[in-house]
Amino acid sequence: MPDENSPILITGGTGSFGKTILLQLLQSTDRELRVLSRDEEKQDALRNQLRNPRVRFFIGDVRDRGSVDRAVKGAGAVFHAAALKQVPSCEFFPLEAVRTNILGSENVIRSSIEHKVASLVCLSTDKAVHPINAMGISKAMMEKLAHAAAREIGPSAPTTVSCVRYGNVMYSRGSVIPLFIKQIKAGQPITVTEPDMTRFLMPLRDSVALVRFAFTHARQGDLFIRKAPAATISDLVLALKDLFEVPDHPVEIIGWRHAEKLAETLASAQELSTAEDLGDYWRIQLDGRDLNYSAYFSEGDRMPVQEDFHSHNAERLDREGVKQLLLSLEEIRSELQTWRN
Ligand SMILES: O=c1ccn([C@@H]2O[C@H](COP(=O)(O)OP(=O)(O)O[C@H]3O[C@H](CO)[C@H](O)[C@H](O)[C@H]3O)[C@@H](O)[C@H]2O)c(=O)[nH]1
Repeated sequence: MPDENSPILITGGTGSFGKTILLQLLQSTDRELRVLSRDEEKQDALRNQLRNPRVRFFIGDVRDRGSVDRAVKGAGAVFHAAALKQVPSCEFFPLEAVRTNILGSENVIRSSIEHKVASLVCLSTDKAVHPINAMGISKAMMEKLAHAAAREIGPSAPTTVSCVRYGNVMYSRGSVIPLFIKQIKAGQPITVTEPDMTRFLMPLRDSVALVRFAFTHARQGDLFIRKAPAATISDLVLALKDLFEVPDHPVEIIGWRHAEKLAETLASAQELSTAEDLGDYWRIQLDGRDLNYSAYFSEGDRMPVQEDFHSHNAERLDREGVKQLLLSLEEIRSELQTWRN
């Protein structure tokens, strides 16, 4: 059975999240670190960047159980970050989201349980709450698979299965902040879908901290949510225009994309009614009841009704607040430096 010095596996380890947690873990532990991902070019780039024998690379795909097993075998912890995460692409190819985010996640969950991995943390998104797009639906199903497995193996199993859920990661690959910066730099209009749309804004460092918190504190089937502030797209644009000192840069309203929401929800009212408030985080415990609900209906309490926690009622960052948060990111500071020179 793996012990606490056993390797740590990161699925999707060459992505923005994977790389950041990998670099942190290289500093903070002596454990072997494993990366499972599909793209040999990205792995090669990371291998050359790190040149560290403590990092082992596995080419494979979470869709393929054999390749998952090879990477999981002997590991003591697994961070499951591999996913199709772009809303538009999942919308056009929903079966691909099923294959990677649902069936692939089931492979990672089952393999971790069979190989007695001590802690498995699955990364989810706010789009999994009241989902309306294929990406969110597939992530909601991943959460369901994790919960079902946790319920099945019970609290004393060698493996603890947990999930974390967070909102938009600022400056992540393919997201709107790098796009807006590219448009400013190229002198092209900033393309805004809907100025009043709100999103939770989270620096990558906070999402990594959340995963590490879950790794240390999870009980069987827990879901952890990081409380985060939100902003409108219009304030995000104004903040970027201020920072890049382009007050008159043109903005073009392009309209909503496929299957977008005006606001995102990080925690539903039902979840909040049983949540444990841990300061920066909420812990949503597994609903451990079995399929026989009769005892609950005759003996259980009525759920207190609360509001969802969504990006319209969360702490709202104004233009100045967004600016300060943007400035706290090294990537933004370096973008500004090159822009000014
Ligand atoms: O040209 C554009 C593109 C996007 N937006 C808006 O900017 C916001 C953020 O868009 P992103 O594409 O950056 O992010 P999404 O909210 O669509 O989804 C993102 O956040 C998710 C978490 O909620 C997942 O991480 C997902 O992978 C990632 O794409 C949205 O309101 C969107 O409508 C624009 O105004 N103009």
